[in-house]
Amino acid sequence: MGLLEELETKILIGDGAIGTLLHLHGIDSCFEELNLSKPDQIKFIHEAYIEAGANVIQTNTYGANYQKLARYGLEDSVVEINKAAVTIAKEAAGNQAYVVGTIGGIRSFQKTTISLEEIQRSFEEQLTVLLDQGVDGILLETYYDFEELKTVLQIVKRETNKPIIANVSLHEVGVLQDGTHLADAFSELENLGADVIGINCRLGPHHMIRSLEEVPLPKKAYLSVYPNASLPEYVEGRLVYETHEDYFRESARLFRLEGVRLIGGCCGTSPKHIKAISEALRGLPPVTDKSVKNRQVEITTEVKIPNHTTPIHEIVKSRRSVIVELDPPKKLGVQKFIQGAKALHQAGVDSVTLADNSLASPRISNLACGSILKQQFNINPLIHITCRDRNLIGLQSHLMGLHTLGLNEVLAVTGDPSKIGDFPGATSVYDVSSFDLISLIKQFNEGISYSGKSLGQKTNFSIAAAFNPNVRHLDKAVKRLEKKIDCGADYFITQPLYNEKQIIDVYEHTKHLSAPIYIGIMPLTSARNANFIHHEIPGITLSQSIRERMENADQDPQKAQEEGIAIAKSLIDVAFDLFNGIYLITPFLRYEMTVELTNYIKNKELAAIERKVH
Ligand SMILES: Cc1cc2nc3c(=O)[nH]c(=O)nc-3n(C[C@H](O)[C@H](O)[C@H](O)COP(=O)(O)OP(=O)(O)OC[C@H]3O[C@@H](n4cnc5c(N)ncnc54)[C@H](O)[C@@H]3O)c2cc1C
Ligand code: MET
Ligand SMILES: [Zn+2]
Repeated sequence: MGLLEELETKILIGDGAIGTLLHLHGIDSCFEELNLSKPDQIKFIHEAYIEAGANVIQTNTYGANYQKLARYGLEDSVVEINKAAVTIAKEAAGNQAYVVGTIGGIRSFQKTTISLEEIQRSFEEQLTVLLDQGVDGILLETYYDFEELKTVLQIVKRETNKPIIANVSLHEVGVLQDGTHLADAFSELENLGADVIGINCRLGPHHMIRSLEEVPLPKKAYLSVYPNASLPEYVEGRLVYETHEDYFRESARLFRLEGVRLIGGCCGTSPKHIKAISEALRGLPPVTDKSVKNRQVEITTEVKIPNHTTPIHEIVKSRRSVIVELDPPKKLGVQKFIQGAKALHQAGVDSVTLADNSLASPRISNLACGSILKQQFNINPLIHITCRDRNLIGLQSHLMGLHTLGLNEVLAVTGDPSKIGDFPGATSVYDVSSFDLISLIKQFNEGISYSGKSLGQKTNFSIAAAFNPNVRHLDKAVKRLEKKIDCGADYFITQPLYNEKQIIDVYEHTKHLSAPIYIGIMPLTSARNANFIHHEIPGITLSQSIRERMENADQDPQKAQEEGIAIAKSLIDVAFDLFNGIYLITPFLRYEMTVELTNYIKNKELAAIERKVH
């Protein structure tokens, strides 16, 4: 009888973790290589699982593919390692257990650059060896990326008629990483021809049972589960799992009631867990009927934020607009910062923008500063958000906090690299790129979290994105803008420009874009400041004449400041005729400079209106 025929009438028991047991024996190297160097140890593990009651064991090949073996310099040993794995498992199994060749997911839960083509190549190589060696079926396990699982499943289907077990790994209860509901994922896998469909790893029995409650019995396929022993804990730099085997006895009965027919274990499990499952289910037939819980549908509401002002992108589409960057201080104390913000507000700026630890150096949190401006002074802050300082948990928490405080203006940027700041050794997170961050915020505006879960409310973020025109090929930068618009960017803010011709170039290259642009202008403060920008800020070149003007004024700081303002004004004159938006950057909290430039723009605007009237 074959594996699938047995499943027609029986519940079968899978094995548990191999990796965990090897870890417990102090092995830190490549687990799959042991098929060659320590075959007896692997065989011993298989035998322990069979003795515990497993009817289906997996080869020690979870990571035995080109991509994963390459991490150990073993990419040329794919054939050898997989061949040995099947031989060992078959010897251990004799005629007591089925041997399934396991192939683990490559993409995991992190965003990765590994393309589907590379994955296919690596997968096909491993699959061919496992099939040639005569495994009884193929186990696809630990697939967080549903697209990857569907791709490899189709390859197996094309290559063999042997049973295929396809296990996804959940993001959270009942939901995959891309937001797909488990029941929908299962029906897709069934339609693609998987014979057994299930879940493995990441969660313990509790969350897996809850996930299965919303899943009907499949029409043709059978259900499988390979839960972790528990949720893990971090101990001395390692993930450690609880080992209450008795808990698996009770869980096994509940899994059966959800219709599961193949039950094994994943990370943290051992032969003791498998023994508990097998004893609990001995002699019990599979269930053929179950009641399915309704999916929880959460209501997402629109919220009216009190004092809600017109979003910046709407303002700049309809009229001229000035926004000014005034960065939170690098030292404690916000008095001067608040004075500056108030002065800019009085001058009539549409928003004061607050950098997120610009130049990768710590500043007072822009959420704290922005909240003070908004709540105490009714000033509209625009909060920069980098991908550098917060992981996916922190970013989403931050966005929910901003929404709760009514801070709806945000700028999504990658963030300057830590290397350039005060703590060059600090980790740069980059869980997401600036594109992903823009999409994430857009999704928040639909009331949906990164994982596709309802947030209960929709946010109202107006999303700015960064535009760096200080590059050799402006065309390429404009392509990035187009992609950012596709992701959901409402408008752009540029890095500072110091050259009139460049402003015209930017206009010519971007006039087709649907999103408005704020042109960045930052007054120079001294010859030293000009030289630093010219020589050390990548991509920015100051003309000879600008540097000379700053040199000539440098004996007197006041004069240098005036010269810096004069240069900025001539840049504004060019930008004013081409763009609605001007973004002034306050150097070193010298807000009197940006106040003066704001007044200059406002006066120009008045003069222009008067000219129109007459
Ligand atoms: C208006 C404005 C405000 C800013 N505010 C801040 C701030 O508050 N805090 C701060 O730290 N920095 C800030 N910056 C700096 C900004 O984060 C960096 O200068 C960044 O390089 C450009 O902005 P971005 O995030 O949109 O770039 P992106 O369009 O995301 O590109 C960043 C650069 O990195 C490259 N890149 C991006 N992703 C990848 C990848 N996955 N692999 C390889 N290359 C990649 C791109 O090719 C590009 O050269 C700001 C910049 C601007 C223009
Ligand atoms: C990392 S999840 C997959 C684990 C694999 N089945 C093992 O036994 O090690
Ligand atoms: Zn696992």
